[in-house]
Amino acid sequence: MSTDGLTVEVSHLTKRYGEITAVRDLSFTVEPGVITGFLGPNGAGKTTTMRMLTGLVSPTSGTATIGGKPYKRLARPSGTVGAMFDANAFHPGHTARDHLRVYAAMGGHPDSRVTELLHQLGLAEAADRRTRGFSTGMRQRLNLATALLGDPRVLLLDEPGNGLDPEGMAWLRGVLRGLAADGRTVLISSHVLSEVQQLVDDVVVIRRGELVAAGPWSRLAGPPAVLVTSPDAETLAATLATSHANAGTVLRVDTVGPGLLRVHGLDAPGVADLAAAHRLRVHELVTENTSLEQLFLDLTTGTLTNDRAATS
Ligand SMILES: Nc1ncnc2c1ncn2[C@@H]1O[C@H](COP(=O)(O)OP(=O)(O)OP(=O)(O)O)[C@@H](O)[C@H]1O
Repeated sequence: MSTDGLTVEVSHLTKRYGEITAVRDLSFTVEPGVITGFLGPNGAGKTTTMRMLTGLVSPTSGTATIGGKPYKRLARPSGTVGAMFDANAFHPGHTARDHLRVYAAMGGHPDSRVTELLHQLGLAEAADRRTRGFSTGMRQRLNLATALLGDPRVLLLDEPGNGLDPEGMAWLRGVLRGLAADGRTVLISSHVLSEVQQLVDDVVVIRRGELVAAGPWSRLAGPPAVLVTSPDAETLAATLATSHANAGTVLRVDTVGPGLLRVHGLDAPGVADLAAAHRLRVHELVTENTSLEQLFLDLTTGTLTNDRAATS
């Protein structure tokens, strides 16, 4: 891993458009060497924040810095930060190669980089086709290639997974993993949690321009719980407790209602196997959302109350 990782820092950032406060007193950091998901429902303020990080929008107050400096004060902005905003911002008559050449010239990057990226991002065969016929997946690849022209240490990608099929997502995961493993700082926004959950190490969640949660995915997501419906619930609870006490593992069983248990610390197959071994009846097993999934569901359905919100 390279040692020249750059931290992205947003500190007390606010952006107002007249009556609308798009971003409100927002603070978080994005570390190098990992992929950070920037999550929030539509209109939460993700794009506005990323635009402030790239100097495209001026903050009303607060700061947005890259390696300690605002974008406009970086010595080589396009060689330090690669950003991608709109997957459709191509001249329809340009080929992929034309498009990259224009941006390479603007950023002062060599033409050889264009050929290199066309290969690296799987666009070599489509290089001389006009972008008007490009699929969403090809557009996302071309956008990422554009962001990578200056071989930047920091990548700010707005909805890079938007419109990708599972194969495209797997490809994106591989590319971003490689970039992060090389010590780069990778921030990707999304309004769909499930889209990025296999992709990100850390998350920053915002709603209505404000921070809701931030930290490593593993800590925020928490282990899933299993909801068990059983006419033998009482015996099953006691059996689960005894067997795990004997095995020395941590397990918690809560009685939710008559015939209904919530088990923490054992997955659904584990509960089913144990019940079968003791000839106890199980009518239903449901793996519950992780706390992050539940939090995001509450955010998008607007049922979040302040005391449910957790920030680190
Ligand atoms: N130039 C602008 N003028 C006025 N209001 C704006 C402007 N840009 C953004 N907004 C408003 O600021 C809020 C945040 O928008 P933003 O695009 O940053 O959200 P987002 O999280 O990126 O949403 P999405 O997932 O839909 O892209 C929205 O209410 C939006 O309408």
